[in-house]
Amino acid sequence: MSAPAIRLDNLTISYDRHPAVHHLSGTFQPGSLTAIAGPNGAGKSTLLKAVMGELRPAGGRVEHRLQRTDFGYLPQAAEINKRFPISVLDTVLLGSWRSAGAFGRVAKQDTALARAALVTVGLEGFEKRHIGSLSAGQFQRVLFARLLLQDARVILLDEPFTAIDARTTRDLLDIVVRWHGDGRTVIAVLHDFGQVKAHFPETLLLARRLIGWGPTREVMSSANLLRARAMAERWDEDAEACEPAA
Ligand SMILES: Nc1ncnc2c1ncn2[C@@H]1O[C@H](COP(=O)(O)OP(=O)(O)OP(=O)(O)O)[C@@H](O)[C@H]1O
Repeated sequence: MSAPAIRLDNLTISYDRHPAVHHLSGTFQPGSLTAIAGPNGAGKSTLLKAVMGELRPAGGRVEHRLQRTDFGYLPQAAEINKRFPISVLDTVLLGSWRSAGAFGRVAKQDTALARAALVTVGLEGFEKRHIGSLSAGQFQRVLFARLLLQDARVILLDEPFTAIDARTTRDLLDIVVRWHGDGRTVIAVLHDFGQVKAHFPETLLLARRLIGWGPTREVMSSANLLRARAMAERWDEDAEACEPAA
C-alpha cells in the first residue's frame, strides 16, 4: 500500500478573494507521516481540504496521481453532525463505499470488516448504539474505525486528538503509526507540539505562508515558532491580496 507524492506548486487558496494560504510549495513524500502545525487561522484545515480537492486553488496547483477516493478524511469534530440518526455500525460502514454492492447493499464481508474495525478501536459491543449517545472520545474511535474500513492510500486528519483523553489518544496514535507502517501517506493537523515531536517525523509549519517543512526537529525550532506567532499577530483578515513576505 504505497501512495504517490503530493506536490504543492505555489499554491494559494482563498475564500471570497481573501487568501487563507499563500504561495505554498513543497512535497508530501510517498508514505510520509507529516504534522501540519501553526496558530489558529493559519490555514491548516484549508490546506487539507485543498490537498484532497475539496477546495480549488485561487493560484498554483496541487499535483498528484490520486483519485478523490484515494483520500480518507477525518474532519474537525465541530464539522460533524452527531444528531444524524444512524448507528455506530452503519457509520463505520459508510467507509466501505468502495466495495458496497449495487443499490447500496452492503456485503456481508464488509459488515464483518466493520465489526473487526470496531474491535480494533476498542468499541466491541457498541454496534447498535446511536452515534448521538457517544462521548467525544468514543465517537472519535468510531471515525477511526470508518477510516480503517475505507483503507485509503492517503489519510488526512484534522485535529484528531483535540478533547480526547490520554488513553484514547494513545490508542488512536497506534493506529496512525500502523497506517504509516503500511506505507500510506498520513497528514495530521495538530496543536499539541509534544505529540508532533514524539510521533511525527515531518512537520509543515504554516502561518498562511510556509514557515518550514521538513524533519520535525528542524522545523519546530524556537525561531520558527516565534516567526509563526509574529506573522499571526500581523494578519489582516480582510486583505484581498497576499501580503508581502516577512
Ligand atoms: N468557509 C470559509 N469561508 C470564509 N473564510 C473561511 C472559511 N473557512 C476558513 N476561513 C478563514 O480562512 C482562514 C484559515 O482558516 P482555517 O480553518 O484553515 O485555519 P486553521 O489553521 O485550520 O485554524 P484553527 O487552528 O483555528 O482550526 C481563517 O481566517 C478563517 O476565518
